[in-house]
Amino acid sequence: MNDLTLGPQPAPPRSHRHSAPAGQDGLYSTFSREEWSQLGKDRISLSPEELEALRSTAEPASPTDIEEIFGPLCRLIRLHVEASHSLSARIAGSLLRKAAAPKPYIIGIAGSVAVGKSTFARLLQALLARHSNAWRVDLVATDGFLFPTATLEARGLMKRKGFPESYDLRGMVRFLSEMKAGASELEIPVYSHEAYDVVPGSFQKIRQPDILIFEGLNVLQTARDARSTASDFFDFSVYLDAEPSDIARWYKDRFLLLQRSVFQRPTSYFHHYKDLSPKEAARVAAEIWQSINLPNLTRNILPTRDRARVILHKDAAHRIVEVRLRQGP
Ligand SMILES: Nc1ncnc2c1ncn2[C@@H]1O[C@H](COP(=O)(O)OP(=O)(O)O)[C@@H](O)[C@H]1O
Ligand SMILES: CC(C)(COP(=O)(O)O)[C@@H](O)C(=O)NCCC(=O)O
Repeated sequence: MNDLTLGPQPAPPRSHRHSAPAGQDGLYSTFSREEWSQLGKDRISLSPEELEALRSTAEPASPTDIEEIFGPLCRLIRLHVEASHSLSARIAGSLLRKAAAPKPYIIGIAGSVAVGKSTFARLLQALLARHSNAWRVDLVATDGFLFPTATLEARGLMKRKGFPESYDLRGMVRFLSEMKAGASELEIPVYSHEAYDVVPGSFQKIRQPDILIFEGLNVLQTARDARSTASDFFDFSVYLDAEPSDIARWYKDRFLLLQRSVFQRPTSYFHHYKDLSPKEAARVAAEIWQSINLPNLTRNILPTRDRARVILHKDAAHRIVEVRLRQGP
């Protein structure tokens, strides 16, 4: 198997697949890691120096993931970007008879809290920028669109952080629509995990990148009453998937690490946890996971999985072991 345009193949049943609508699996081609790594001719081979440089951006992703998973994925994305540019240029030239306006190609990255979205998105950003004709690739996380803590508290939403109602969805869609309309510069709010809040007066500036990676729990969600939704503006999307029990463990491990480091600072929202024993910290992490992040995954995030163009499934050690690719233009 060495062609990214393979026709649809029915996927075998899998225990971790959650109630996909009947026939939906027929839209996807399923590749084992081994099969996926053989696709295309663009295996990314990095020198030790290049690996070291990437490590600071995308620690703790493994070099074999870069070569075997990101090689074919970046090639697939490049094919899509080039086709999109060429279509826009042809429509502009031969139909509208004016030059095509620059518009970013937008890639959505979805998945649970702690599944590894930020790590994955940083690595994809670095690899696309490095391997793709010097394209400028920007990365935006949706946490900047969370309502400030004062608003969440006033609305009784502090225990529903990450749920759809905790985000300024209108602001998020407005940003994406203005990006796609070719805005030359946009500013979006910045979120601090340390302060557990949006930072007043701090903004990320986005200046017409060639590719915009838009990463967050909610990027594939649809809202019942909204005229448009984030994914209306996506050209490509990826869902990072793993067993909920594995993600719970990654959440706990990250919490324990933060408890020993960031929570020790008086500026941390969780500073009151600074003296917890590892056992107590693990109990707090499990409580937050069970009461907030797991219900959010089950109710709001997992149901969006089959809207993604590519679904990447990780094993218990963060290794991507299966790739599902949705067919179609
Ligand atoms: N490829 C990977 N290999 C090993 N650990 C990883 C990998 N990707 C993420 N992690 C770890 O898993 C945890 C969650 O990752 P993160 O990117 O912060 O997730 P998210 O943005 O989805 O909340 C972090 O502790 C991170 O270091
Ligand atoms: C800010 C978040 C909603 C976003 O998560 P991320 O995009 O980093 O996966 C999440 O980190 C969060 O704060 N969840 C609420 C419960 C908790 O403290 O984990």
